Amino acid sequence: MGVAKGASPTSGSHPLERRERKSKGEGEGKGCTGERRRGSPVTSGPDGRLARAEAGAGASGSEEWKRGQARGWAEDGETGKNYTRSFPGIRARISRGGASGPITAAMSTMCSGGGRRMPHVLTVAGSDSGAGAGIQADIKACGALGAYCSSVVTAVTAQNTVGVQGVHPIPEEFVEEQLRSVLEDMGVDVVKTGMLPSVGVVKVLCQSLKKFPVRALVVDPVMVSTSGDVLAESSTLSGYRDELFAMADIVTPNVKEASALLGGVPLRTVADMYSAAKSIHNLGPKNVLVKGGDLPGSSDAIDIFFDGKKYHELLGSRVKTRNTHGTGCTLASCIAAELAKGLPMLRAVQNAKTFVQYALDYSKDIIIGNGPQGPLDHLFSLETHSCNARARSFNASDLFLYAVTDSTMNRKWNRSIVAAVKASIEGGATIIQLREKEAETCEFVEAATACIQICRSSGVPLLINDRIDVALACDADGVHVGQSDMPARIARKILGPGKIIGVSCKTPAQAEQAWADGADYIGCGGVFPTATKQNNTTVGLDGLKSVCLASKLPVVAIGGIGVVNARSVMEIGAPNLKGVAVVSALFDRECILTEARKLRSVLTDSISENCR
Ligand SMILES: Nc1ncnc2c1ncn2[C@@H]1O[C@H](COP(=O)(O)OP(=O)(O)O)[C@@H](O)[C@H]1O
Ligand SMILES: Cc1ncc(COP(=O)(O)O)c(N)n1
Repeated sequence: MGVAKGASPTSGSHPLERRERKSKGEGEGKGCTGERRRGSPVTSGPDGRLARAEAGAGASGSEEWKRGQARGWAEDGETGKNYTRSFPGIRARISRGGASGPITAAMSTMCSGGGRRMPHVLTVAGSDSGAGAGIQADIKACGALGAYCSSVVTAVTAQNTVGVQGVHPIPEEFVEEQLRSVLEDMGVDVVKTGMLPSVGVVKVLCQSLKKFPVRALVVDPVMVSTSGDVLAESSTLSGYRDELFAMADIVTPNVKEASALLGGVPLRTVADMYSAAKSIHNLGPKNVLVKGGDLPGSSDAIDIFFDGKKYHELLGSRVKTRNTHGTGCTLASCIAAELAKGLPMLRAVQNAKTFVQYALDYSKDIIIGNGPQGPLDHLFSLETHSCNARARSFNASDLFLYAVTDSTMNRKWNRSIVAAVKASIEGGATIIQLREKEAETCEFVEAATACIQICRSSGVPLLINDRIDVALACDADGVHVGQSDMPARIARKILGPGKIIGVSCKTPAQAEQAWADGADYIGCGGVFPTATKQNNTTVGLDGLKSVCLASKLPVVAIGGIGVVNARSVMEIGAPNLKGVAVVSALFDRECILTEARKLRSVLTDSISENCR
C-alpha cells in the first residue's frame, strides 16, 4: 500500500508497512474465541438495562450479534421509538445544555431508579493531530448533539491543514484491548468507524462486535484524506466487503471511496451515485449514503441515501469555504449520535446533513492553519448561544406532515387534544401545532405539557399557536404566529435563539419580513378554501408558488389540503416547499391515525417521484 504523501522521517519505517508484515495470520486465535479478561461481555438492552452475552465462542458470538441486531435498529424506526421512550427527557435535557459524566453500563443498572443514561457513541477511528477530522471531530460532533462519545484509537496521524505528514497505526492487539475496555463496561449504543488502517483492525473490530453487540453500526469507509493522503491499506477494502458491511446499519462512502469499493468504477454524476448506492447496498449494509461533497462540477452538495427499497436525494446548498476538512467524519458521527438518541435511520441522516451544513456555513470564514483545508467549528451552537445569536436547531424536513389541532373538531369527535396528538404522530405527523383558540390558560398549559411528553418521546417538535406564554410555560419547541399575532421579531426576543418560530404569510413581502424578523419557516395559505378559518382569502397554487420563490425560509403550505390535493401542492416545483399543514383532513375525521398514514404516503410518493 502507499504511505501518506510527504511522510516525515519519523514515519521512515512506516508503521503501516510494519503492520503489513505483522498481518499474516491475523484474525487467528483472537476475537470471538479469545479468553475474556474481565467480567462477561455486557450489552445493554432496549430498556437500557444490562444483558449478559455468552462468553467466548464464535458461534455464540454471532448468535448474540444477530439477536442484538434483531432487537436493535428496525428501519421503520419503531424500535428506536421504544428506546427513546425509555429515556424520557433526553431532548429537553440537551436543549438545556445539561452535562454529566459518563454513566457506565454497570452504574446504569445500579441507578436505574433515579439515574439517567446518556446516548453513547463509540468511535473507532484515527487521531488527527489537527483535530479537524478523526477521533477529535467525532467527539466534538457527538458532544454538540448531546451524545457521549468514547473512543478507540486505531492510528495516530501527524496531520494539519496542509495534509498528513505521518501515520502511526496502533497494534491490532491494543485496538482489541481498547474495544474490550469500552464495550464490556460502558453501555455503548452505537459504534461509528472511521480510519481502520488495516484489514487486521477490521477483523478485530468484527470479532469484538460479535462478542459485544451494539444497537447500530455506522461505517464511514475512510480510505484517503481530502488532502489525498492514504489512510488505509488497500486490502482494507476486502475486510469491509467480506465482513464489516454485512454488520453495518449504514455505510457512508464519499464518491472516491464508493468508486474504490466498486473496483474503480468512475462516479461523475448524480446518476452514477444512485447506481453506486445500489451496488454498495448489494455488499451487505442495511442502508447506504453516497456523499457528494466531492462530486466534480456540482453546484449543490447532494448525497444519495438508499435503504434497499427507496432512494432519497438529500440536497444541501454548497458552502464556499476552504474549511471542509472532517465533514465526512462529522456527518457519520452525527448519524451515530442521532441513532443513539433513538431516531430512525432516515431522520438521523437528515439531521446529520443539516448539522454539517450549518457547521460549514458557520465556520466558512474561520482561519486555522495555512494549508488548503481548514477544520470546522463543531461547537458553533455553544458560541451562538453564548453570543445570544440565532441557534440553528430547526430542521426544515420536520415540516413534511404538519398537524395543526383544532379544539372544536376534538369536541365534535369527543376526544382530548392528547389523544388527537398521539394518533397523528402514530400515523406519521412530523411536527405538531396546538391551535387552541378558546382554551382556558390553565387547561391549555396542562394539555400542552402532556403533549410535550408524547412529542419528545417520538422526536416530533411541538409548537404552540400564538400563545408565547403557554409555549414558555410548557417548554414547547416553539410557536407559530399569524400576521395579527405577536410580531415574530418580538417573539424571537422573548423566546431566545433556541426556539422554532413560524409565521403565516400570504405575500412575498410578508415572507421577506418573516425572514428579517428571525423566523425559521413560513406557513403559506390558505391554498384552497377551507371552513377552518373564516374570512381567509385563498392564495391558490400560483400564489403559493410565488411566495415560495420569494421566500428565503422553508415553506409549509396550509389551507384546505388533504389526501386528494396534497400531491398537486407538492408538485408546484418549489424546492423550499417542505410539506403540508393540515387541520380538518386529520382532526375532522373519525380515524386520525388512518388519515395521517394516507396523507404521509401521498406525500412520500410525491417527493420520491420528484427525486427521480
Ligand atoms: N462545501 C460544502 N457545502 C455543503 N455541504 C458539503 C460541502 N462539502 C461537503 N458537504 C457535505 O458534507 C458531508 C460530507 O461529505 P464529503 O465531504 O463528500 O465527505 P468526505 O469528508 O468523506 O469526503 C456530505 O453531506 C456533503 O454533502
Ligand atoms: C484520522 C483521520 N480520519 C479521517 C480523515 C478523513 O477526513 P478528510 O476526508 O476530511 O481528510 C482524516 N483526514 N484523518
